[in-house]
Amino acid sequence: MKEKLTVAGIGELLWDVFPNHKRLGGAPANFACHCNQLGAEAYPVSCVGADPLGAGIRERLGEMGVDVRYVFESGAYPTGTVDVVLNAGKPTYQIHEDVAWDHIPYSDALKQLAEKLDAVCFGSLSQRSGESRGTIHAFLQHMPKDALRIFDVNLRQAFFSKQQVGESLELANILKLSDEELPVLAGYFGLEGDTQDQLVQLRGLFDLKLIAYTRGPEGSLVLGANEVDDFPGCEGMAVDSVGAGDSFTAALCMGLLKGWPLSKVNAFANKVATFVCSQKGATPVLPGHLLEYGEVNETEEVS
Ligand SMILES: OC[C@H]1O[C@](O)(CO)[C@@H](O)[C@@H]1O
Repeated sequence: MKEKLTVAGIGELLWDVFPNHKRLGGAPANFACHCNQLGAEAYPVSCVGADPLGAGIRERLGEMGVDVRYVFESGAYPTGTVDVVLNAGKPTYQIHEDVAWDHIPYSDALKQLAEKLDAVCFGSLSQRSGESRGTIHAFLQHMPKDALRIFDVNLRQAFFSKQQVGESLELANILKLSDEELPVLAGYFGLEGDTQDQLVQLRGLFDLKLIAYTRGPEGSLVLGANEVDDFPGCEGMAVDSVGAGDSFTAALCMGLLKGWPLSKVNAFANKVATFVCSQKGATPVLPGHLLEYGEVNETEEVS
């Protein structure tokens, strides 16, 4: 294994604006922040405005030790913001349009980054605009064949369509989706039967290596090539579930890249996401026991 795993999250990077405060957000950026904490060289790839909110995002990422060299700046569009309201810890989002992350520019620098990646995470929201969609597709096409291309569906408001989800699934080799998202995909692609039947059909249709299906506090089902692992969930208080799914995807990605068995990857991803739910904001500092998870006896456990 390389000394440091290299990963990127490409797409929206924004401020989640709560009634009394704002926090860093955007699913792919949250993913990158968590992978960074979990030991990867992790890059958010996005665009902010040439405004104080954009400067604030770079500053916040810097404080978290995240490299901002692929956070581009737009002179023409403002930094993205999302109004978030929490109801019993569950968010609803009002996502503002035509902002800087709708205009992520493609460049040689991005091509070179893509070529050296071990994994990427992308979603559907930032593909609402043609410019960022084009950049994301080009980026994915330049990644090494065996790298992980994780599509975290992340359906938000009405910013998705069958065509876009289908194209993304064609470009991905790993899918992460939630129990709220599966029915939408089942409708799009005519999936039938129980949950596992539907996931198996989806995997076959798009030739996916692995699907992670999350059920909030009820844990998750991970369907690998020859193996299924069902984790029942962890006990924990849900203070704010914003970004929990993004942290799940980051932990999943890191576990897979380290070659852990599926059951260990699934348990780890649940523990990280449960911790994130117990804290405010999408990118809290992870405690030591999660950062060191899997270091002990790792050689014994990896088959
Ligand atoms: O990415 C869209 C929205 O989803 C989140 O990433 C949480 O998953 C928020 O931080 C953001 O506002």
